[in-house]
Amino acid sequence: MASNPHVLVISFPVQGHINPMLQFSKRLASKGLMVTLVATSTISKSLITDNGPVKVVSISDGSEDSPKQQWDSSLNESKESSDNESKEPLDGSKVESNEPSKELHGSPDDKAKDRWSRYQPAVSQGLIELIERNKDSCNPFKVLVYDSMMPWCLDIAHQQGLKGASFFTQSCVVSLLYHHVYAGTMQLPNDGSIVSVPQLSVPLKVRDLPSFIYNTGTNPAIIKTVVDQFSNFKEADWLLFNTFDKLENEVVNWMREQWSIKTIGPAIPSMYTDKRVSNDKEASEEAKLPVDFMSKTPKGRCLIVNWCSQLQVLSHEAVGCFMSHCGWNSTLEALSLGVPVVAMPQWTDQTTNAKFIVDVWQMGVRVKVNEKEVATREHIEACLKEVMEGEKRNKLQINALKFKEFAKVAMDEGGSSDNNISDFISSI
Ligand SMILES: O=c1ccn([C@@H]2O[C@H](COP(=O)(O)OP(=O)(O)O[C@H]3O[C@H](CO)[C@@H](O)[C@H](O)[C@H]3O)[C@@H](O)[C@H]2O)c(=O)[nH]1
Repeated sequence: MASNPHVLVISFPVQGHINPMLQFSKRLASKGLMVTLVATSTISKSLITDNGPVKVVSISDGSEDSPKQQWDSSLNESKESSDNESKEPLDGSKVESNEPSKELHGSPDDKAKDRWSRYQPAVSQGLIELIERNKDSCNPFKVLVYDSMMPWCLDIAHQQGLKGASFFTQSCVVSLLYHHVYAGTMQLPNDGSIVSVPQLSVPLKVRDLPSFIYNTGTNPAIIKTVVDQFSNFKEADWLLFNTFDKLENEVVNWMREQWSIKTIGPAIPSMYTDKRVSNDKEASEEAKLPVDFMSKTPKGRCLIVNWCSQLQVLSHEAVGCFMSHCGWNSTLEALSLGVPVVAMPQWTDQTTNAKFIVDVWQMGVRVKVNEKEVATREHIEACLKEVMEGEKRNKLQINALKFKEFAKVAMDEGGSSDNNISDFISSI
């Protein structure tokens, strides 16, 4: 009897990518597939070992001599420098800035570049060895599901005789915008007015775009990574997006006419949506806070924990709103659990996610920043009051609950994402 197809999954080594790819792996396993998740050495120690039917194998990423969590710290350093950098949009137009330009010494981007230059060869070699070793097993890998930010994995898959599925961990809207940058079809207005994106009816200002598009400054390595997602995407056998149809209908429909995309989300543990995957409760991360954050925070007025399951907190009935940086997973989690958001985006796709939370899905408010781009305590307080006590609260709550229902239906039997996952499996 033929055994169930064996799928190999590899994610970019940061939490916001690992979580959805692990959840997708569990979903595939619940539908009978054999799934192996690759944990590269930087992240393998922080990944919980019991992932149910998903087998986790570790390969080297060339970081063994470097401190743990190098990717996260590298990205954080790059974020800090990006907060201070000069603004020069990818298309060559100008965006005005009030900030003085800073001369940067030993740019964090160099560190990211250096780490990335070691990462790719080491992971490529490890991946090839893993696939080759597995060829002699009773159930060799048939498909490599790889993070869209590592498009070079597709060449490895095809050279090794596997099919390749590119997994996008960000929204379809954000991916569409990066695709425009890749294809050279995005013009940024010089005066900060509306950006023309024919596929979107919602008007986007320059600052609603992912920050990497209008704020290129010192992160060329990271910017190259997000834009290069599209370097070979048409050669992938599948394009999987962690979103669901009703959330991004307009852009999903447009993309579907151009490319063979499959929406498979929200990729969060089943117990928070359709409850059909057993023992699927936990995702994991060590939260990081500034060193003096605890001592500066008044006692008895809040609870600070090193780490908690964000999903467990969000699903608690006492939670009235979620103040979030608007990472795509956090956005999907808030939507899927029906919790209104106080959006405080920092960089990357978070700015666009915040725009959609506030103006399209209308289930949150956004903290204003002052002329120095700082969110003040007064603005934060005003937003919290607006969501918790204001006239808007009912409307935000109703919209949030509407998307909670949509997310559940999408993942439940016969829902759009569930059907797409089944189609993916049957086409392997
Ligand atoms: O104490 C914690 C902290 C985090 N989480 C989880 O960790 C994940 C965080 O993901 P996300 O909200 O997407 O944030 P980032 O980790 O910052 O994600 C990165 O990757 C995302 C996907 O590409 C992008 O959307 C973000 O902008 C980028 O910062 C979520 O599943 C959270 O539930 C916890 O469970 N507990």
